Amino acid sequence: MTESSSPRTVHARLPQLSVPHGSALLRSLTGPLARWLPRQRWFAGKGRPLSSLTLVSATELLPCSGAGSGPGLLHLLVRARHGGARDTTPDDCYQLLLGVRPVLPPTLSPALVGRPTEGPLRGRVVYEALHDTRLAALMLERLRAPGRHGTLSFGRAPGTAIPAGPTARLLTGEQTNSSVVYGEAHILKLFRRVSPGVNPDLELPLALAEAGCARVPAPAAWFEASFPGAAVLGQATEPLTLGVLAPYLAGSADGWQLALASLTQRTDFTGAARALGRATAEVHTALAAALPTGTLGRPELEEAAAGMTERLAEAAAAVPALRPYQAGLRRTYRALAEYAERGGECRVQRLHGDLHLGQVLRTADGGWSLIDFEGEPARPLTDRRRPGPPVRDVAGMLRSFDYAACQHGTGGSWAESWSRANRAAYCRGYADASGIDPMHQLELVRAYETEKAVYEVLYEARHRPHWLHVPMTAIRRLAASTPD
Ligand SMILES: Nc1ncnc2c1ncn2[C@@H]1O[C@H](COP(=O)(O)OP(=O)(O)O)[C@@H](O)[C@H]1O
Ligand SMILES: O=P(O)(O)O[C@H]1O[C@H](CO)[C@@H](O[C@H]2O[C@H](CO)[C@@H](O)[C@H](O)[C@H]2O)[C@H](O)[C@H]1O
Repeated sequence: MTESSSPRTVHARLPQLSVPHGSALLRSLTGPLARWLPRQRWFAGKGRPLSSLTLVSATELLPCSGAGSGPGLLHLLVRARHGGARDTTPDDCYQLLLGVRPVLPPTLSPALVGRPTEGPLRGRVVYEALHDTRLAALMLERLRAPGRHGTLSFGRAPGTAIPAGPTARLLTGEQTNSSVVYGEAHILKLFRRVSPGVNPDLELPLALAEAGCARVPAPAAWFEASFPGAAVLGQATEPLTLGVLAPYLAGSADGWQLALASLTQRTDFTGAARALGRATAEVHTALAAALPTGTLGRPELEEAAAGMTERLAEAAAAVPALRPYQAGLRRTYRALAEYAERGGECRVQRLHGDLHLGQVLRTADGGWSLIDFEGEPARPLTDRRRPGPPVRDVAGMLRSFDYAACQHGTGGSWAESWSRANRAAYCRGYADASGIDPMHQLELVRAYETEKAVYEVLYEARHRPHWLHVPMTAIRRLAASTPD
């Protein structure tokens, strides 16, 4: 089993458009979208020139060419291709939900996408629909009433109540996707970069709900696109998950904010960290019981170590600051291969895949819930859906304690001992609930923590260069931690 990410082959066959005159529509939108898309936080192709946009599907959820002043609602899947002929990176497919009006009210001006100058939308204003409470409310109505609209189909979990007519509030924090809260009762997450296949952020919470695991909000409704008989991004027929509606945990606080508050106020966090370790282990146990598991033996672990080394080289090619530490980091990967040579094995199962303090919510009753099971957004969906070692999630959370201590800026020995104490408490909690102490799997923990820190270096260099020093601090520690 390998965790590496190989580029997908891209086929040009496009599915049938559900709006007539799709190419005219694209002519209307290409200019505005080509300017607007690269500026979005969730746009994955930053720094690479956009060479073409193609329409994968277009569905009018409300008529866009009516004479009235009410908004139209247009759902689009758009394929973005980058660079010139020699760019072998796979295309990306983005989900856009666009409002269309003759005139944009001033309150919606931050949502402006553009003003098409040709094609069927000429003279109209196109904007991000989820900013418009009327259109956000319409999406909830669609989710309440399962059924098909063009290529889109809306599904609902049996026996769940979704109240009608709540007020909609778009979340404005830094996100990989876009989320709307409805009346503090439900939250809709609209995935931005989508791929054929069920998104683990629907698949895993549904499996956990079915298994009776209450640590994860159970999906109440979802929607997807399907193109029977057609290929999208080179993969045929599998539906693409587009959005999930789940109960909103009102009054909860995320682990990152709580950790920073503990650092500021110099209060103990180890009780919370230990409970979080237990919650993680409970979710792992439920996932292992509900979905396929396996074991990595010597060849697979050696392959995993080789994949990590390869990704390190790729990251070092992109971020020069990593280069002086490459040799030291490679030693932690070699130690993993040596562990395999000595007969060491590793269980694999479905995982969270991108676990950190921002992905856990302390609810009003004091318990921890885990959210956002999408996995690392940069990995292809097929990789993210593959079973992996549970220690990967543990390593992600260990990195997060380190991140909070380092980013908080209190610096010095207090923050360092805060991180050490909470990392140990988290592992103790994990061992309490699973019987497996991550601290007794040092080769695995070090290798996966290094792998995560390398990922973070790349992530910060791309998205938040002023945070690059945070994972670099860990890189220096990890590079020095494994003797020759
Ligand atoms: N079920 C929920 N209850 C309360 N808040 C939530 C819930 N799901 C998500 N959130 C809030 O929305 C934010 C973004 O959600 P997340 O699933 O992490 O989206 P993304 O994949 O875009 O990062 C979270 O950090 C959290 O604050
Ligand atoms: O939450 P996302 O799925 O968008 O995950 C991505 O962004 C995260 C930052 O928002 C990033 O997490 C890194 O920063 C966190 C603090 O902001 C820290 O708690 C994490 O430990 C650190 O990895 C995550 O890596 C990225 O995939």
